[in-house]
Amino acid sequence: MSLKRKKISVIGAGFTGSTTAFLLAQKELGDVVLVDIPEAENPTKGKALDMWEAAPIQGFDSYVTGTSDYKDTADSDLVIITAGVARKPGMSRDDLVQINQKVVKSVTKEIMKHSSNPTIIVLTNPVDAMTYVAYKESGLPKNKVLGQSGVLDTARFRAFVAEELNVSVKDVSGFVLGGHGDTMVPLTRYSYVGGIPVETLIPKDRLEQIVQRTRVGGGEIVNLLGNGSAYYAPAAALVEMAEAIIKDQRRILPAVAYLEGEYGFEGIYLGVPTLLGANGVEKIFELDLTEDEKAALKKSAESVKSLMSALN
Ligand SMILES: NC(=O)C1=CN([C@@H]2O[C@H](COP(=O)(O)OP(=O)(O)OC[C@H]3O[C@@H](n4cnc5c(N)ncnc54)[C@H](O)[C@@H]3O)[C@@H](O)[C@H]2O)C=CC1
Ligand SMILES: CC(=O)C(=O)O
Repeated sequence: MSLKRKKISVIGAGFTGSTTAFLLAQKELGDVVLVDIPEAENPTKGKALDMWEAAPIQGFDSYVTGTSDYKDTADSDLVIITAGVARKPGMSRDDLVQINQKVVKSVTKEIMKHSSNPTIIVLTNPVDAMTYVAYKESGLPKNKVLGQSGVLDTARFRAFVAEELNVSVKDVSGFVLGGHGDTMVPLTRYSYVGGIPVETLIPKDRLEQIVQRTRVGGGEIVNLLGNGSAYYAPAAALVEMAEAIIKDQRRILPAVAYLEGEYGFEGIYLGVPTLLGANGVEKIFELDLTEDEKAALKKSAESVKSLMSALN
């Protein structure tokens, strides 16, 4: 019996989009369609062909194609939106809202003309507000539209903790809540190293420095690169979420999800712990928070709300 292969469309063939497409193909999560604007059609086709030519060497059977025609995305199971502008030094994610909302709206409209029930994962920044734009434009149920921030932010925290303690990253777990901005809320109280609370392993002031580095982790890379923003870790984060959904893994991962009362917020997208499976966001977990954590999350939600109020 042969199973139908999944189809994954990646919109935006820039740094994050093309890296994501290659990782998806390497993991054989489905056939991958890489999409960019008509002016970039040849480079998009070229990148896709280059990836496909790696298939015999890497031994993957996922087919990768490049296009600017949304007809080629027809019947996608999963769509990943990376299209838009990335941060330059001195720019905040929030500066991107005006430019990127037009992009996300238009690509979502095109996607929905050709796929009736895809799951959409948004990466484009400011991701909390852009996920809301995709949700509204798509008309899909809230569980089918989500955004990526927490897997990346948590990975950064985990990497810094592993480095600090000189232990394997595999043994470090964590949770970053809130918006994908400098107000994000890394929850050290829910972070463990091999089951041992991280707060008992790293002195408070040092842990606070790690938390702060996590909060500005995106900016650290922007400053080092000089002409763009992070893409290897963001692509890896997208692929972890995609795998959870495509394979119905029922992973518990942070995602930008639509809140209707959870954590006391109504009608906004925010980073929270979720259960990711075949139906997208299958559940939102509400953690017990201290008063300080609640206040930090509220501040983060306020910053997302102020971005949302800038949407047309
Ligand atoms: N949420 C997160 O954790 C992260 C978010 N990002 C965001 O993802 C976005 C993409 O970042 P990069 O890939 O580094 O940027 P990039 O500039 O390398 O790629 C963006 C691509 O989008 C394409 N594009 C623009 N308008 C389009 C349209 N209407 N239709 C199709 N394609 C279109 C561009 O031609 C370009 O190829 C940025 O907004 C960035 O801030 C990036 C990393 C992490
Ligand atoms: C680009 C971005 O949002 C990040 O690296 O966190």
